Amino acid sequence: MEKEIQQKIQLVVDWLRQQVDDSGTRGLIVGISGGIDSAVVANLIKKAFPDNSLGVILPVKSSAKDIEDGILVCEKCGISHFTIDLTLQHDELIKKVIDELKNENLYDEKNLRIMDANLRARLRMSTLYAIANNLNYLVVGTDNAAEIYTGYFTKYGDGGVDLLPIASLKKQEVYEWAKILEIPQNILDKAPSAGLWEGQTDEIEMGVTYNSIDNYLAGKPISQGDKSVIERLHRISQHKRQMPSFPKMNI
Ligand SMILES: Nc1ncnc2c1ncn2[C@@H]1O[C@H](COP(=O)(O)OP(=O)(O)OC[C@H]2O[C@@H]([n+]3cccc(C(=O)O)c3)[C@H](O)[C@@H]2O)[C@@H](O)[C@H]1O
Ligand SMILES: Nc1ncnc2c1ncn2[C@@H]1O[C@H](COP(=O)(O)OP(=O)(O)OP(=O)(O)O)[C@@H](O)[C@H]1O
Ligand SMILES: [Mg+2]
Repeated sequence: MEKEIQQKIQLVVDWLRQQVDDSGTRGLIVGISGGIDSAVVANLIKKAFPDNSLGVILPVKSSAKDIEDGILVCEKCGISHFTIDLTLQHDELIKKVIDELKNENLYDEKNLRIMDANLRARLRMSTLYAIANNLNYLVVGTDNAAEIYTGYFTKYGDGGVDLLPIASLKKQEVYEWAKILEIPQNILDKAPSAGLWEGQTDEIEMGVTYNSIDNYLAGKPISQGDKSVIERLHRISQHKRQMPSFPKMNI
């Protein structure tokens, strides 16, 4: 099992090198949250490009623990890293948007939380691309198979990336790779969270466990209730997995 995973890791590392070569870029960048998905990706890009890989910690009102864990992940695998705190920029932009919507009598308070959350993810994406443009790097995403299938990501936020090296891995496989990559145990022990609001966890928000999604993706039996939840999430997020629609015209 361990040997098999090592071989798969090597395949992905080679694939990353090939993608950079083919694109005429010089290296790879990833956002580091202190969670397991970005920890695995940080290790993969560091293996692919020991001198041309970068982890960026981008707090937006993030907990001190998550920031500390992000730094720990980077130090453990030796990847170059720095922190850019986006809290002020996020708060200023959201205030401007809310003020203007209020001025126009358009503001809907009940959508504040999701608007605030997705703006965090999109500010991170913009920041990573600004750095990538400057360094001539590709932006690497961290979405796994369960997140992609259910659409559990922000469109053009954490979903706005150039490469998805762990997109074929079920969440359980992400844990298996993390162990082989010797990612610190406390990162493995944390409940998966987008960290977009206080107390948020992926499984509570999705209404289904990663275990169930993994089983569904593997074609194993799961409860009818879980199946309905997963299929609904997949259906309503179809637009996130494709290019924007456009009218077909002969011009
Ligand atoms: N049918 C359709 N065709 C084309 N576009 C459609 C559409 N329906 C909505 N849209 C567009 O998509 C937007 C909604 O999508 P989006 O903006 O992504 O927003 P939405 O899917 O509502 O929210 C993102 C979800 O991903 C979660 N998330 C985000 C970031 C990271 C993580 C994590 O695991 O770390 C999780 C977050 O907690 C939340 O549950 C709409 O505002 C609209 O612009
Ligand atoms: N504070 C942050 N700084 C930099 N990047 C972030 C931050 N928060 C989220 N991201 C980026 O968004 C991605 C999506 O977050 P997600 O929560 O799905 O992954 P994770 O935190 O790495 O893993 P998990 O939460 O499942 O343990 C992260 O992997 C990371 O690349
Ligand atoms: Mg997370």
